Order: sequence, then structure tokens, then C-alpha cells
Amino acid sequence: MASPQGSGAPLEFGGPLGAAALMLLLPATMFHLLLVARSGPARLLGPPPYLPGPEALWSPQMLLLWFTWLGLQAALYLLPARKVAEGQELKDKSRLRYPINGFQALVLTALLVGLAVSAGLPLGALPEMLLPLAFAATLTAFIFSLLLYLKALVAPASALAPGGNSGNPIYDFFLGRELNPRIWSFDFKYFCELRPGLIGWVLINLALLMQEAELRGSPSLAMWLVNGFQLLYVGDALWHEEAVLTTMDITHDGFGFMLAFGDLAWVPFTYSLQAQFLLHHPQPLGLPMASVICLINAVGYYIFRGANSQKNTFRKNPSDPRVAGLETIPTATGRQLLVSGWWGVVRHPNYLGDLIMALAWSLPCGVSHLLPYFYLLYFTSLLVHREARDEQQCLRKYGLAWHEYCRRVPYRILPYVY
Ligand SMILES: NC(=O)C1=CN([C@@H]2O[C@H](COP(=O)(O)OP(=O)(O)OC[C@H]3O[C@@H](n4cnc5c(N)ncnc54)[C@H](OP(=O)(O)O)[C@@H]3O)[C@@H](O)[C@H]2O)C=CC1
Ligand SMILES: CC(C)CCC[C@@H](C)[C@H]1CC=C2C3=C(CC[C@@]21C)[C@@]1(C)CC[C@H](O)C[C@@H]1CC3
Repeated sequence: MASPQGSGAPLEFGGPLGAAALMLLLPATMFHLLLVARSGPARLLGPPPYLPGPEALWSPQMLLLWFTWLGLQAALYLLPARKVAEGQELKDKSRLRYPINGFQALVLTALLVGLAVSAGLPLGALPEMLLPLAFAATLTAFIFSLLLYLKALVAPASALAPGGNSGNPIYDFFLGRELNPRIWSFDFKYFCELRPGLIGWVLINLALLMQEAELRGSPSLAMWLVNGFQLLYVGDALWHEEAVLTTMDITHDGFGFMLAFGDLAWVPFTYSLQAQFLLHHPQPLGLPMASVICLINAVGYYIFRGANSQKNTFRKNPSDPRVAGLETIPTATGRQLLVSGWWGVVRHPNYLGDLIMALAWSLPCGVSHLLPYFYLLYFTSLLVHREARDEQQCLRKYGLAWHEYCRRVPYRILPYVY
């Protein structure tokens, strides 16, 4: 039951002060974006059009709707899975088991929503409820993180994350103390990372598309593109759900406010920003420009999926014919690093593809406003920071072999630039 206070891991995110600032700044940014997206000038950097009073934020009905959504996703998570995957080896040499049924949850949610809409559910009314729903999600994230923090007090030391156990309560609350908090086999972090937020994001997009159809007779081409691109991204993440088990969020970071808020509130309510913007600021988009944007998204997806699949295939089975011919660097751990193929172009080709897609999601919104480009700006800084964190971890894991990889592949994300 011991908890190693002051575990000695280097502090990230600017330490306790940075963590405290982010805990205020992230929800404030999310509410700012929600308010600004529906305002006439839609200025990213200006003040919000008004400050919402408690009656605009707090609604018991929206809280109930939010919990119904979480309950539905939890029920779908518990349905029999097509596959059960094992996670990475833990400190105590054990491996946790995870159900692989995220895509099934997406399809079943689509069927249920389809049935409910045909029975008269006014999905197009959802955009009017975003503010109180986002407030319910934020409140849930705060309370949930507090419960997770308390749960970690009685967790065995082997269950704690390397990073979030500095002994500073603010920092540890933000980063998360326990690595894989579970009740029986229900894994909270894995559940939150892929289900309520990601599926909620595409549902909000769909509701915005439906409201646009109600307002203007039919959805605009720009709205179709944004919905299509982001549905592809979410569908892809859930189809390749097993790949999330090797991300640093699952293997390294504890489950605290950062991920709870990020997964439950930030993803659905800010990643849907382009569709929110388009509902209130329709943009003309001709077929030639739409084709160019589709091409940009396709190129981004091709790089993103190609790089991720190449690494996942290689990590599962280095002798797989699809990757067996690639050049590698041996490491002292026995694992190898790819140094040709996508991973020989830059050290994070998957981030490059992801960023190209992020650009394609903003372009349908035109160039008259900076607001729809918020995701691209935020995502660039998230991935630059994430890449630096991953490099630190790889350097610790692979030492000299990592130096050799950096020498052979000098650019991190963008060839010849960064
Ligand atoms: N939309 C969003 O908000 C976000 C999206 N993403 C996306 O999620 C996906 C997963 O990203 P992320 O979790 O950051 O990490 P990555 O999938 O990029 O994985 C990094 C790990 O890959 C392994 N690796 C690195 N270089 C090599 C190499 N040359 N050969 C073989 N293995 C190597 C290392 O782990 P090891 O050696 O232990 O296998 C390293 O720790 C990405 O596509 C990213 O774009 C990520 C964050 C947010
Ligand atoms: C609120 C903060 C700014 C930080 C929040 C970060 C989270 C929103 C992201 C951390 C890692 C994520 C991943 C994904 C979504 C965003 C979060 C949760 C994916 C599931 C997106 C789809 C990809 O195919 C896989 C990603 C894994 C990491």
C-alpha cells in the first residue's frame, strides 16, 4: 500500500505551477472556443462575446444526458469483444488484458442514434446544448480525477505511474498517480481514451451537420468534408484500437486530470470546433478546391496509417514479410529500431501525417478566420512537446542506439525543417 512520495522522476509540464496553470487554462480555452465559434466575429484572440452566467452552464438535464452517454459507452465496452489483447509488460512482470471492441461500440452507437433519430430524437438540437454539456464533462473530469487521486492512495506501489508521484498534490492530481486504475476488469483510462470522447466528437459533428441541414435546407460541402475526414480519423482509431496499448498515455502516464479532462471534455468539445464554426459561418467551397482538400487529407492519412501500421507490424513480428526487408538498428534491450521505410524519413512520420490531416480539416473553413485553425496550432504544439517527451523516454530505453538513430534520421517531424 506504500506510495513512493517524491519518486524522483523529472517534473514535466512546468512542474506544479505549470500543472495548476494548465488546469485553469485548458477549461477556460475550451469555453472560450465554444462561445467564440458561435459569435459573429469569431475572433480566436479577442475576448469572448459574453461571459455565460451559471444558468447557461449548469443544467441537471444536461448532466443526466452526459451520464446517460457515459453509461451507454460503458455498457458497450462491457459487451463481448471480438478479441482480448494483452498490454505491455508491467513493473511486476504481469500484463493486463483489454477488450478490443471499440469499432463495434462506434457501429452500435450509430445504429442506436439512427433508431432514436428516426423515432423523433431531435439530434439537431444538440449544438444548442454544447455549453452545459461541456460544463458537465468538465465537472465530471474534476471529480473523477479527485476520486482517482484518492484511489491511488491505497494502490500498491507497483501500480503507480513513473511520472505522477512527485509528492506535490497539485502536480500529481494533474498528471495522475495510478498507471492503470481499474475496478475489476474495467480499465478507466483505456475506456476514456477511446470511447466517450472520440465517439462523442463525431456525434457532435453529426448534430452540427443536421442542424445546418435544418437551417439551410442541406448541409454544405465544407460541413460534409469536415464530418467525413473526422469520422475517418475516429473510425481508424477504433479499428486499430489495440495500437493505443503501446502509446505513452497507456504505458507511461498516470490517469489524472490531464487525460480525464483531455479525453472526456477537450476532445469532443474542441476537436469539433471546425464543424461548430461552419454552422455559424457558412463558407462557400467549390468542387476544385474540395478535391484539393480531399487530396491533402488522403496524403496525410496515407502517411499516418502507413507509418503507424509499419511500426505496429514490426513490433508484433519483425519477420513479417511486409517489414522484414527494412533496415534496422539493434539496441541493448533486444528490440530493434526501424531506420528505413517511413521511420527512416523522419523520427515521427505518424505525427507528420496527423498534422497534414489537421490542415485538411481546417481548410474547408476558408481563410477568413484564424479560429478554425486553432486545432492545427494546438496540435502542432502538442505533438512537438509529445515528440520531445517520447525522445527522452527512448533515450532512457535505448541509450547509444537512440543516438545512432538520431544521427541516421536527423529530422524529427518535418523533413529538412524540424
Ligand atoms: N489527435 C490527437 O490528439 C493525438 C493523436 N496522436 C496520434 O496517435 C498516434 C500514436 O502516437 P504516440 O503515442 O505519441 O507515439 P508513437 O506511435 O509515435 O510511438 C512512439 C514509440 O514508437 C517506438 N519507436 C520510435 N521510433 C521507432 C523506430 N524507428 N522503430 C521502431 N519503433 C520506434 C518507440 O517505442 P518502443 O520502441 O517501445 O516500441 C516510441 O516510444 C500517432 O499517430 C499520433 O499522431 C497522438 C496524440 C494526440
Ligand atoms: C488536454 C491536454 C491538452 C492534453 C490532452 C491530450 C489528449 C486529448 C490526447 C492524448 C493522447 C491522445 C490520443 C488520441 C486522442 C487525443 C488524446 C487522448 C488518439 C486516440 C487519437 C486517434 C489516434 O489514432 C490515436 C490517438 C492516441 C493518443
